Amino acid sequence: MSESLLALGIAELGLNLNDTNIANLELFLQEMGRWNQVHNLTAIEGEKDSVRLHLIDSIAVLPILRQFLKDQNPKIADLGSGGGLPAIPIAIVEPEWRLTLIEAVRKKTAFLQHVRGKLKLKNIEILSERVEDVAVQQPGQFDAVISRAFTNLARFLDLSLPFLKPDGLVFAMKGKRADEEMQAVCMNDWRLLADEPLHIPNLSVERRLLVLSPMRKSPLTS
Ligand SMILES: C[S@@+](CC[C@H](N)C(=O)[O-])C[C@H]1O[C@@H](n2cnc3c(N)ncnc32)[C@H](O)[C@@H]1O
Repeated sequence: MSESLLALGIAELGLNLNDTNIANLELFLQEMGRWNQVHNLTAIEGEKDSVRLHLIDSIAVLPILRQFLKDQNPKIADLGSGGGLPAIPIAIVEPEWRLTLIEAVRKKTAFLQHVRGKLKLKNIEILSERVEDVAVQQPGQFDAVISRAFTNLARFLDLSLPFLKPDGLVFAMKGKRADEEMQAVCMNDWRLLADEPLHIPNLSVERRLLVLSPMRKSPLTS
């Protein structure tokens, strides 16, 4: 069931995944399901919904990330990773990319460490800390910052800025409230490079990926 759904979603997204990618995505889902029963990692129950909403949602951003990230091995921070979305699926499909997962809740980072070991993911770093604290420790080191269901757009942009290299980008995974949230962003400070609709196979919920770059440099790197 899960395999065919996953294959269906992937085929429609036009991503070229190999057998190892698919096996690891399946394994990640399985582990998430197992831990969810005990620790309530995510709010969404049921295999069908988790395939669609969590995993496919997370890899649907890949074609746009590939288009905008020029570095062969970009360093990307995922703020408020929770159970590893979108960072783990991205790290599985793009083993040359370096993902830093920042999550304050320890039971969630314990799960992420478990997944890292189980899937032998060498390209992820897991920080069990608050985003605000990591920003001070690692300023200006990331090609991109991404998040899913983390916070509102204006706050996400404020929190992302210190992480970015001078030409760094922010990728905000948003739903239908994106327009409302955009109103609260000072567009003197940010340039909207793209606002891409994401088609999630078999799911009618609106999803969008906003790509933004800062007009000013981070106060921590200037
Ligand atoms: C709604 S969950 C989303 C998780 C995941 N990105 C997803 O899409 O399933 C938001 C996560 O952000 C974490 N979080 C919120 N504020 C944070 C902060 N200041 N620093 C680190 N993590 C934070 C929470 O603990 C929670 O796991």
